[in-house]
Amino acid sequence: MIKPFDKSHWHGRVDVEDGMLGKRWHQLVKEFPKEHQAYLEKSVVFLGFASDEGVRRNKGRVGAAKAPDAIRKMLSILPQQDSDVNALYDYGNVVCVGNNLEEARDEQVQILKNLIAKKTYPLVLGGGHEVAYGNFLALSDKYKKIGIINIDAHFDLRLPHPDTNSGTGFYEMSQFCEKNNREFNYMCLGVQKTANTKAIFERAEKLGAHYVLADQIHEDRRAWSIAIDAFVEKVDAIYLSLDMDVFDAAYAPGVSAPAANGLNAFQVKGILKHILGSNKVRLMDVAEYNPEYDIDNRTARLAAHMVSEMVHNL
Ligand SMILES: N=CN[C@@H](CCC(=O)O)C(=O)O
Ligand SMILES: [Mn+2]
Ligand SMILES: [Mn+2]
Repeated sequence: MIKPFDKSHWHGRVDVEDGMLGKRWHQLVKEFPKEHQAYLEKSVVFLGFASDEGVRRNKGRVGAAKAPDAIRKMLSILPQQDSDVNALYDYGNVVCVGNNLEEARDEQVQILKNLIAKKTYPLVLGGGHEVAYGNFLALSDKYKKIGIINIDAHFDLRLPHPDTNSGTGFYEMSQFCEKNNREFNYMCLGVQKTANTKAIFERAEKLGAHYVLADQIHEDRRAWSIAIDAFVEKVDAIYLSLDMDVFDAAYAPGVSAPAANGLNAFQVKGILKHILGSNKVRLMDVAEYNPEYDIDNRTARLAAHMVSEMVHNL
């Protein structure tokens, strides 16, 4: 089900005394013009994916369905910054009704294909990480050689057993690539040894996944920058996914599956900036924020901060 743009999610303080220089995102973000026929180049379009059905199926803590609107609330109050982006639009939410994740995904893919055709940059606000597979499918319609970069404590390479869920998305992408005779170019950054079983590590090896452990990122900045450069060079477009559980649970308590020893905001911003510097990123998402477990909107603020980094480094 599509829940259209709702202006009430974009509100906050207004600093009239500062005129144009006092503007915040809630004064900038506009409803996506669905009837507009021409390209909307260099504009960012937010699409919410209000689902935690994938998390439920993955035996996790539900609540992420409320994340898109909670992130919008924190984005609303961000001050305007200088940017190369022409416009910020909000499409509204795809809502997963009941357990009908597959139907929601179909809607997600159709909308995103259209946004990509209009040359916009979709930025999808999850939802559980079941948001990932639909994002990839939409992008794979236009680009053949996609680099998939997932910043996540988990590989999300689980077998759908029996169904698609929040932990299977990147495995499903590998199967899609195999069926369609495409390379599976997958890189996972921030992986925790304590958050993935041996079975998953083995599968990652078998599928040729590139990965950098959170420990390696803590130890040495160059561990990831060299790996990213080599990875990015061989692809035409990048799908960039940020799972909020890559952050340490102290910074991001509001996630479905918190991780210890996670990254901090500065580390993740450095990684985002580096990837976006390739100019190959075509679609992004933020997944797994779960307002039910947040403390004083700490995780929502962090998610909004990361969205701002994504937008301003495009
Ligand atoms: N999105 C992925 N989530 C993790 C959840 C792990 C957990 O619940 O402990 C995964 O499947 O590996
Ligand atoms: Mn994940
Ligand atoms: Mn994760």
